[in-house]
Amino acid sequence: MPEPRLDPLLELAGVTSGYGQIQVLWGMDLAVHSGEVVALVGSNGAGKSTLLRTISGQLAPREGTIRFDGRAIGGAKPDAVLTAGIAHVPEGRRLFRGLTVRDNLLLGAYLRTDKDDIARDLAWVFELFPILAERQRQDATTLSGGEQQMCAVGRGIMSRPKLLMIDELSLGLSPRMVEHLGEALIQLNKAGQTILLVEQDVMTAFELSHRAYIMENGRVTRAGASTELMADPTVSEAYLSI
Ligand SMILES: Nc1ncnc2c1ncn2[C@@H]1O[C@H](COP(=O)(O)OP(=O)(O)OP(=O)(O)O)[C@@H](O)[C@H]1O
Repeated sequence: MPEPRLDPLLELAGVTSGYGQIQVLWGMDLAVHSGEVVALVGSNGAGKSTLLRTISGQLAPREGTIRFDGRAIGGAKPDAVLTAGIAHVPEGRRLFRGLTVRDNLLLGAYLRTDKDDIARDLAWVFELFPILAERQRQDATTLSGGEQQMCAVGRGIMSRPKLLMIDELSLGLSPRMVEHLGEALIQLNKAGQTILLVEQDVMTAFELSHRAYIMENGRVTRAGASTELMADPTVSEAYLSI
Protein backbone atom coordinates (compact mmCIF):
# COMPACT_ATOMS: atom_id res chain seq x y z
CA MET A 1 0.00 0.00 0.00
CA PRO A 2 1.32 3.53 -0.72
CA GLU A 3 2.56 5.71 2.14
CA PRO A 4 -0.10 8.26 3.12
CA ARG A 5 0.62 11.99 2.86
CA LEU A 6 0.40 14.11 6.00
CA ASP A 7 -2.28 16.75 5.21
CA PRO A 8 -5.73 15.63 6.40
CA LEU A 9 -8.15 15.45 3.50
CA LEU A 10 -11.06 14.96 5.88
CA GLU A 11 -11.07 16.20 9.46
CA LEU A 12 -13.83 15.93 12.03
CA ALA A 13 -13.58 17.68 15.38
CA GLY A 14 -16.13 17.32 18.19
CA VAL A 15 -18.94 16.21 15.88
CA THR A 16 -22.27 15.35 17.49
CA SER A 17 -25.20 14.05 15.47
CA GLY A 18 -28.36 11.99 15.71
CA TYR A 19 -31.99 11.56 14.76
CA GLY A 20 -34.63 13.80 16.36
CA GLN A 21 -34.41 13.35 20.13
CA ILE A 22 -31.85 10.55 19.81
CA GLN A 23 -28.22 11.60 20.00
CA VAL A 24 -25.92 9.01 18.42
CA LEU A 25 -22.52 10.69 18.00
CA TRP A 26 -20.96 12.29 21.07
CA GLY A 27 -17.96 14.38 20.03
CA MET A 28 -16.29 12.47 17.21
CA ASP A 29 -12.74 13.35 16.20
CA LEU A 30 -11.39 11.68 13.08
CA ALA A 31 -8.93 12.40 10.28
CA VAL A 32 -8.36 10.81 6.89
CA HIS A 33 -5.21 11.71 4.94
CA SER A 34 -4.85 11.64 1.17
CA GLY A 35 -3.81 8.19 0.01
CA GLU A 36 -4.97 6.38 3.14
CA VAL A 37 -7.43 3.60 3.72
CA VAL A 38 -8.98 4.29 7.13
CA ALA A 39 -11.30 1.76 8.74
CA LEU A 40 -14.06 2.51 11.21
CA VAL A 41 -15.03 -0.49 13.32
CA GLY A 42 -17.26 -1.08 16.32
CA SER A 43 -20.21 -3.13 17.44
CA ASN A 44 -23.80 -2.89 16.16
CA GLY A 45 -25.32 0.49 16.83
CA ALA A 46 -21.99 2.19 17.65
CA GLY A 47 -22.87 4.95 15.19
CA LYS A 48 -20.67 4.09 12.20
CA SER A 49 -23.38 4.53 9.55
CA THR A 50 -24.60 7.67 11.32
CA LEU A 51 -21.10 9.09 11.05
CA LEU A 52 -20.96 8.44 7.29
CA ARG A 53 -24.43 9.99 6.88
CA THR A 54 -23.27 13.06 8.79
CA ILE A 55 -20.21 13.42 6.57
CA SER A 56 -22.16 12.94 3.33
CA GLY A 57 -24.81 15.52 4.26
CA GLN A 58 -27.81 13.25 4.89
CA LEU A 59 -27.64 14.40 8.51
CA ALA A 60 -26.41 17.79 9.71
CA PRO A 61 -23.91 17.81 12.58
CA ARG A 62 -25.36 19.46 15.70
CA GLU A 63 -22.00 20.55 17.00
CA GLY A 64 -18.41 20.39 15.84
CA THR A 65 -16.71 20.90 12.50
CA ILE A 66 -16.22 18.83 9.38
CA ARG A 67 -13.49 20.03 7.05
CA PHE A 68 -12.81 18.47 3.67
CA ASP A 69 -10.09 19.47 1.24
CA GLY A 70 -9.55 22.73 3.10
CA ARG A 71 -13.23 23.74 3.34
CA ALA A 72 -15.92 23.48 6.03
CA ILE A 73 -18.62 21.11 4.73
CA GLY A 74 -20.60 20.44 7.94
CA GLY A 75 -24.31 20.86 7.20
CA ALA A 76 -23.83 21.01 3.40
CA LYS A 77 -26.46 19.18 1.29
CA PRO A 78 -25.58 15.73 -0.17
CA ASP A 79 -25.16 17.03 -3.74
CA ALA A 80 -22.75 19.73 -2.53
CA VAL A 81 -20.75 17.16 -0.57
CA LEU A 82 -20.61 14.90 -3.64
CA THR A 83 -19.48 17.81 -5.79
CA ALA A 84 -16.81 18.63 -3.19
CA GLY A 85 -15.48 15.11 -3.76
CA ILE A 86 -16.99 12.65 -1.28
CA ALA A 87 -18.85 9.57 -2.54
CA HIS A 88 -20.88 7.46 -0.11
CA VAL A 89 -21.57 3.79 -0.90
CA PRO A 90 -24.45 3.09 1.50
CA GLU A 91 -25.10 -0.04 3.51
CA GLY A 92 -27.42 -2.31 1.52
CA ARG A 93 -26.11 -1.14 -1.86
CA ARG A 94 -29.32 0.66 -2.95
CA LEU A 95 -29.15 -0.10 -6.67
CA PHE A 96 -32.01 1.02 -8.88
CA ARG A 97 -34.41 -1.68 -10.05
CA GLY A 98 -35.33 -1.43 -13.73
CA LEU A 99 -31.97 0.09 -14.61
CA THR A 100 -29.08 -1.86 -16.10
CA VAL A 101 -25.73 -2.29 -14.40
CA ARG A 102 -24.27 0.24 -16.84
CA ASP A 103 -26.97 2.85 -16.12
CA ASN A 104 -26.61 2.34 -12.35
CA LEU A 105 -22.88 2.96 -12.73
CA LEU A 106 -23.46 6.04 -14.89
CA LEU A 107 -25.82 7.45 -12.24
CA GLY A 108 -22.71 7.87 -10.08
CA ALA A 109 -21.50 10.41 -12.66
CA TYR A 110 -24.75 12.40 -12.86
CA LEU A 111 -23.15 15.62 -11.61
CA ARG A 112 -20.28 15.39 -14.11
CA THR A 113 -20.10 16.81 -17.62
CA ASP A 114 -16.64 15.59 -18.72
CA LYS A 115 -17.86 12.88 -21.14
CA ASP A 116 -14.44 11.51 -22.15
CA ASP A 117 -13.34 11.16 -18.54
CA ILE A 118 -16.64 9.48 -17.63
CA ALA A 119 -16.04 6.89 -20.38
CA ARG A 120 -12.50 6.38 -19.08
CA ASP A 121 -13.74 5.91 -15.50
CA LEU A 122 -16.37 3.41 -16.66
CA ALA A 123 -13.60 1.43 -18.38
CA TRP A 124 -11.62 1.58 -15.09
CA VAL A 125 -14.60 0.21 -13.12
CA PHE A 126 -14.90 -2.61 -15.68
CA GLU A 127 -11.18 -3.31 -15.31
CA LEU A 128 -11.52 -3.51 -11.52
CA PHE A 129 -14.69 -5.62 -11.73
CA PRO A 130 -14.69 -7.51 -15.08
CA ILE A 131 -17.95 -9.31 -14.19
CA LEU A 132 -19.74 -5.93 -14.35
CA ALA A 133 -18.61 -5.48 -17.97
CA GLU A 134 -20.06 -8.90 -18.80
CA ARG A 135 -23.33 -8.08 -17.01
CA GLN A 136 -23.62 -4.43 -18.00
CA ARG A 137 -26.95 -4.84 -19.85
CA GLN A 138 -28.57 -6.80 -17.00
CA ASP A 139 -30.96 -5.27 -14.44
CA ALA A 140 -28.61 -4.41 -11.56
CA THR A 141 -30.95 -5.80 -8.90
CA THR A 142 -30.71 -9.28 -10.49
CA LEU A 143 -26.98 -9.45 -9.78
CA SER A 144 -25.66 -11.65 -6.95
CA GLY A 145 -25.02 -9.94 -3.60
CA GLY A 146 -21.30 -9.67 -4.26
CA GLU A 147 -21.83 -8.35 -7.78
CA GLN A 148 -24.29 -5.78 -6.43
CA GLN A 149 -21.64 -4.63 -3.97
CA MET A 150 -19.18 -4.27 -6.87
CA CYS A 151 -21.78 -2.23 -8.74
CA ALA A 152 -22.40 -0.01 -5.70
CA VAL A 153 -18.65 0.57 -5.22
CA GLY A 154 -18.32 1.16 -8.98
CA ARG A 155 -21.11 3.74 -8.85
CA GLY A 156 -19.15 5.51 -6.09
CA ILE A 157 -16.00 5.49 -8.21
CA MET A 158 -17.96 6.97 -11.14
CA SER A 159 -18.23 10.32 -9.33
CA ARG A 160 -14.40 10.37 -9.35
CA PRO A 161 -14.32 11.15 -5.62
CA LYS A 162 -11.35 12.41 -3.66
CA LEU A 163 -12.73 10.30 -0.81
CA LEU A 164 -14.70 7.09 -1.26
CA MET A 165 -16.72 6.07 1.83
CA ILE A 166 -18.00 2.49 1.90
CA ASP A 167 -20.50 1.26 4.50
CA GLU A 168 -20.21 -2.46 5.30
CA LEU A 169 -18.26 -3.83 2.37
CA SER A 170 -18.52 -7.45 3.52
CA LEU A 171 -22.10 -7.59 4.79
CA GLY A 172 -23.82 -10.82 3.76
CA LEU A 173 -21.03 -11.91 1.42
CA SER A 174 -19.04 -15.16 1.27
CA PRO A 175 -15.40 -15.09 2.47
CA ARG A 176 -14.24 -15.61 -1.12
CA MET A 177 -16.27 -12.64 -2.36
CA VAL A 178 -15.01 -10.46 0.52
CA GLU A 179 -11.44 -11.37 -0.44
CA HIS A 180 -12.14 -10.52 -4.08
CA LEU A 181 -13.65 -7.13 -3.16
CA GLY A 182 -10.78 -6.47 -0.76
CA GLU A 183 -8.25 -7.07 -3.55
CA ALA A 184 -10.13 -4.58 -5.74
CA LEU A 185 -10.04 -2.00 -2.93
CA ILE A 186 -6.28 -2.45 -2.54
CA GLN A 187 -5.87 -2.00 -6.31
CA LEU A 188 -8.04 1.11 -6.16
CA ASN A 189 -5.99 2.53 -3.27
CA LYS A 190 -2.74 1.78 -5.11
CA ALA A 191 -4.11 3.89 -7.96
CA GLY A 192 -4.39 6.76 -5.43
CA GLN A 193 -7.94 6.45 -4.11
CA THR A 194 -8.44 7.56 -0.49
CA ILE A 195 -10.98 5.33 1.28
CA LEU A 196 -12.97 5.47 4.53
CA LEU A 197 -14.30 2.00 5.20
CA VAL A 198 -16.96 1.07 7.73
CA GLU A 199 -16.70 -2.61 8.44
CA GLN A 200 -18.15 -4.97 11.03
CA ASP A 201 -15.68 -7.71 10.20
CA VAL A 202 -12.77 -6.35 12.23
CA MET A 203 -10.13 -8.63 10.71
CA THR A 204 -11.12 -7.61 7.17
CA ALA A 205 -11.12 -3.96 8.24
CA PHE A 206 -7.62 -4.16 9.76
CA GLU A 207 -6.22 -6.11 6.82
CA LEU A 208 -7.46 -3.57 4.28
CA SER A 209 -6.57 -0.36 6.13
CA HIS A 210 -3.53 1.69 7.13
CA ARG A 211 -5.21 3.06 10.24
CA ALA A 212 -8.39 2.30 12.13
CA TYR A 213 -10.76 3.89 14.61
CA ILE A 214 -12.73 1.78 17.07
CA MET A 215 -16.09 3.28 18.03
CA GLU A 216 -18.36 2.49 20.95
CA ASN A 217 -21.59 4.32 21.77
CA GLY A 218 -20.92 7.21 19.43
CA ARG A 219 -17.35 7.86 20.57
CA VAL A 220 -13.87 6.83 19.47
CA THR A 221 -12.38 4.49 22.07
CA ARG A 222 -9.19 3.51 20.24
CA ALA A 223 -7.34 4.69 17.16
CA GLY A 224 -4.05 3.77 15.59
CA ALA A 225 -2.16 1.88 12.92
CA SER A 226 -4.18 -1.18 11.91
CA THR A 227 -1.20 -3.53 12.30
CA GLU A 228 -0.69 -2.28 15.87
CA LEU A 229 -4.37 -2.59 16.78
CA MET A 230 -4.43 -6.09 15.33
CA ALA A 231 -1.43 -7.08 17.48
CA ASP A 232 -2.87 -5.53 20.67
CA PRO A 233 -4.20 -8.30 22.95
CA THR A 234 -6.92 -6.09 24.47
CA VAL A 235 -8.25 -5.35 20.99
CA SER A 236 -8.07 -8.94 19.80
CA GLU A 237 -9.78 -10.14 22.98
CA ALA A 238 -12.61 -7.66 22.57
CA TYR A 239 -13.12 -7.78 18.81
CA LEU A 240 -11.29 -10.50 16.94
CA SER A 241 -12.99 -13.39 18.68
CA ILE A 242 -16.49 -12.35 17.57
N1 LIG B 1 -33.19 6.72 11.00
C1 LIG B 1 -32.97 6.54 12.31
N2 LIG B 1 -33.83 7.05 13.23
C2 LIG B 1 -33.59 6.89 14.56
N3 LIG B 1 -32.53 6.22 15.05
C3 LIG B 1 -31.67 5.69 14.20
C4 LIG B 1 -31.82 5.82 12.78
N4 LIG B 1 -30.79 5.19 12.18
C5 LIG B 1 -30.02 4.70 13.17
N5 LIG B 1 -30.54 5.01 14.38
C6 LIG B 1 -29.97 4.64 15.70
O1 LIG B 1 -28.68 5.19 15.79
C7 LIG B 1 -27.81 4.30 16.48
C8 LIG B 1 -26.57 4.08 15.64
O2 LIG B 1 -26.93 3.41 14.43
P1 LIG B 1 -25.90 3.22 13.24
O3 LIG B 1 -26.63 2.55 12.12
O4 LIG B 1 -25.20 4.48 12.96
O5 LIG B 1 -24.85 2.21 13.89
P2 LIG B 1 -23.76 1.31 13.20
O6 LIG B 1 -22.55 1.42 14.03
O7 LIG B 1 -23.64 1.64 11.77
O8 LIG B 1 -24.39 -0.11 13.41
P3 LIG B 1 -24.53 -1.34 12.40
O9 LIG B 1 -23.18 -1.90 12.30
O10 LIG B 1 -25.48 -2.23 13.13
O11 LIG B 1 -25.08 -0.80 11.11
C9 LIG B 1 -28.61 3.04 16.75
O12 LIG B 1 -29.02 3.07 18.10
C10 LIG B 1 -29.79 3.16 15.82
O13 LIG B 1 -30.93 2.54 16.37
